[in-house]
Amino acid sequence: MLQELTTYIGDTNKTQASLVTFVLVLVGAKIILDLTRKDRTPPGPRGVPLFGYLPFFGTHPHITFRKLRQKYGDIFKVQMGSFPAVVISGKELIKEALVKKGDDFSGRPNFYMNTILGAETLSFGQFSQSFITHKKIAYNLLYVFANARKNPIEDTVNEEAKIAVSEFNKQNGKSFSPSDIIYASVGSVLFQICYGRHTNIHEEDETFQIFLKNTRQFTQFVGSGNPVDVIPWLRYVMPWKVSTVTELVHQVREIRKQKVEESLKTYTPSNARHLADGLTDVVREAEADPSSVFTAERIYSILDDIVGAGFDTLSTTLNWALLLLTANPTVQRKVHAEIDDVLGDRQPKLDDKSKMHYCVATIHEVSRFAGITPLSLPHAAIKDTELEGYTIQKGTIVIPNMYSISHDEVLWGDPFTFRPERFLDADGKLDKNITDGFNPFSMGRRKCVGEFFARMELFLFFTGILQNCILSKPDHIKEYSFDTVFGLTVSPVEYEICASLR
Ligand code: HEM
Repeated sequence: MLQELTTYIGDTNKTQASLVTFVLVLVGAKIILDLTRKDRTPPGPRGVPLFGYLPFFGTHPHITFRKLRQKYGDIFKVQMGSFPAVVISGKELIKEALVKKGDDFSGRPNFYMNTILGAETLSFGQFSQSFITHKKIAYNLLYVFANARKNPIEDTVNEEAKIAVSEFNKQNGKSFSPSDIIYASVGSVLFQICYGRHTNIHEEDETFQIFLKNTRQFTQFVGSGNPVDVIPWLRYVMPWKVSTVTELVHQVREIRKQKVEESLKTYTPSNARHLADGLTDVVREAEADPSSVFTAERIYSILDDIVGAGFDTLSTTLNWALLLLTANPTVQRKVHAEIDDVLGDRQPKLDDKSKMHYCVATIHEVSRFAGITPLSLPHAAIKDTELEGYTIQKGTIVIPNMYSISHDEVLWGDPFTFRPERFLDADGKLDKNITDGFNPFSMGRRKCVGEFFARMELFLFFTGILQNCILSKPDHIKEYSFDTVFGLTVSPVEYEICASLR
């Protein structure tokens, strides 16, 4: 018995000693691994437990990031709630990430919103082979429309610019805020491009009014930020943040479904009257192809993406244009002079763009100065990869700091001055080297699918409105403030102008 006990104790001691040795070897190995590990995490500020650096983002994160860049450099790490994120600044590094290493950084973060929108939307869907085809469908369709012989974009925007001018004129020279008028006109163009022309959409189409209201609510709600996106457990604390957005998404989709159903009643194949018809052609092709991975819902959801991504961006840019031209009468005079010279009294056409260098330079400068998408849309690393010698792990959010390009002092000299001439050469022609210097539509795999469409629309609206109006600062305003509201896009704080007919 004693013998057995001694053997047992001896065995136990041996077992314990082996265990201790095993643990020590593990700890030692871990220390050596850590010391020799090639992983390097970008530097960055510390945050607080659970929320990370989110509470310090402030009301204007791009301004906070500008300061952090001075301390930490072109790439730094910030914890966004449950997600690690890196902010990348400077033209070269952003290009490196989004273009040269585009395949690594073309994902979208797994935000909670994606579980509501569904994983297959164009703007928030994950990067994959089928995403590339999805984007091509949207691009090709927009391209066909934009280049149609009888261009529906040209006619529709010219008509809406006239309506906006007549709304301005109804103010009888008194000061007013133009933002609602611009919003309705831009919405009307998108709605008609998607679902067909309407002679008096503003007054007679009830669905259009509901569409305007729903889209505005959606933009305001999403624009005010949804913490559930980055801290998913907050959905148990703030369930309304999920239910409200789910309801708004549902409403926006219902209108699209209703309009698509209406258009199907009079649809004839290969005779697209609008984008919904064009997409029906694609749906029919996909249905006839057993290897296609595209459902009708995924194809038609392109309409939601076009409205979702095109509405707020275009109306905010035009809003900035009106403010900046009112605040800068010399620029406005030069714009008027070029319009009189090239257009006279006739309506603008897209072909005029190549002759109207000053107007186009002014639109570039509005986009640069306003920087409405200063942080683009967030990207995500789709695999473990490297940038600037730092390890970026799969799933890390990647924030392209576009503001660091639009307001780069080395690139522009005086980035906080509104000066369209910076885009012109000595002969007053657009300087392509400079226009290429900044692209507010981003770059690489996820760049804006509506860039050319947006550029057309901005040109036609801008020249159409300015051709017929003189904008001036109301007497009660001493000087305009260029303060901004950071939301889905960065917009100017509410402002007023006076407008008189030319
Ligand atoms: C002034 C107007 C506009 C600006 C400044 C703008 C800017 C942008 C930016 C910065 C992105 C994110 C790119 C990235 O993730 O790297 C984007 C994406 C997108 N834009 Fe635009 N956009 C504008 C107008 C439009 C219009 C009119 C449409 C549709 C006709 C549109 C459709 C889209 C879509 C579908 C995406 C998502 C692309 C993707 O995830 O791959 N945008 N846009």
